[in-house]
Amino acid sequence: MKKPDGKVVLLGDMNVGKTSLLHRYMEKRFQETVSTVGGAFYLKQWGPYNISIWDTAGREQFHGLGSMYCRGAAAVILTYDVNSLQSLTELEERFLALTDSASADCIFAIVGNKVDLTDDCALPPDENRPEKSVASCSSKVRKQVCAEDAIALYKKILKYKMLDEKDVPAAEKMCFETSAKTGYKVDYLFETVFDMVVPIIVRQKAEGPPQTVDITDYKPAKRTKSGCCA
Ligand SMILES: Nc1nc2c(ncn2[C@@H]2O[C@H](COP(=O)(O)OP(=O)(O)OP(=O)(O)O)[C@@H](O)[C@H]2O)c(=O)[nH]1
Ligand SMILES: [Mg+2]
Repeated sequence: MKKPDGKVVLLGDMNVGKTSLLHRYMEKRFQETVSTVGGAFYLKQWGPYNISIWDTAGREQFHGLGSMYCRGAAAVILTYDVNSLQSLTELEERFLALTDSASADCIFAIVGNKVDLTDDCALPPDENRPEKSVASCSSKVRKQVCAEDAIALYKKILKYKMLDEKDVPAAEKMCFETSAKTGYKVDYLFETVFDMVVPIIVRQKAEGPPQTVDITDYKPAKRTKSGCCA
């Protein structure tokens, strides 16, 4: 198997649709999933680069693994469910700290999934959009998390990372709403992120592997009878 050149990690609470988003992008279909155990990854060829995309488990019991998956990540996709404010709050409270092990210039995307379950009846009337009948909205729920909430979280992340807004992609560009079920904006999400990680991959490759010392390789110098002057 070819060694990946860069890494993208999906993080977020259980049930928000991380696995479904990856299936939709990689296999172009929506299928029933089982809750992820540990983590799994796909490889995606992007131009000359091989990008690994890691799907992680949102379940609390696997939380400890998250920072391991994030190690050296060029991008982290923080995923929530637009119908669950709690899933957005969890990103800040439970998942953000896991990204401490990511690359220093890691890209952050915030993704609100399951928009197919919401109506847009809450939006103000638009002259260009025909009025929807109440009936067409009745089976859908009002979105619990609006785009502004995601943008506010993105700004908090910049603060947490001590990054200046002018040095990173704009919040509006990095907050997405998707539906793994219908495929809405799924390709756009992944492809935007891949385009952004290419410069990070180029830099990581130019710098070579991280300079770490493996202490298991350490062998104390043998003492000779004649001591240091031998
Ligand atoms: N309607 C709708 N359902 C979705 C969507 N994405 C995922 N689901 C459903 O939500 C449930 C959870 O999806 P998963 O992709 O397994 O969620 P996950 O984030 O990977 O969950 P963990 O692996 O437990 O962390 C499944 O029943 C999916 O079919 C979506 O865009 N729309
Ligand atoms: Mg999963």
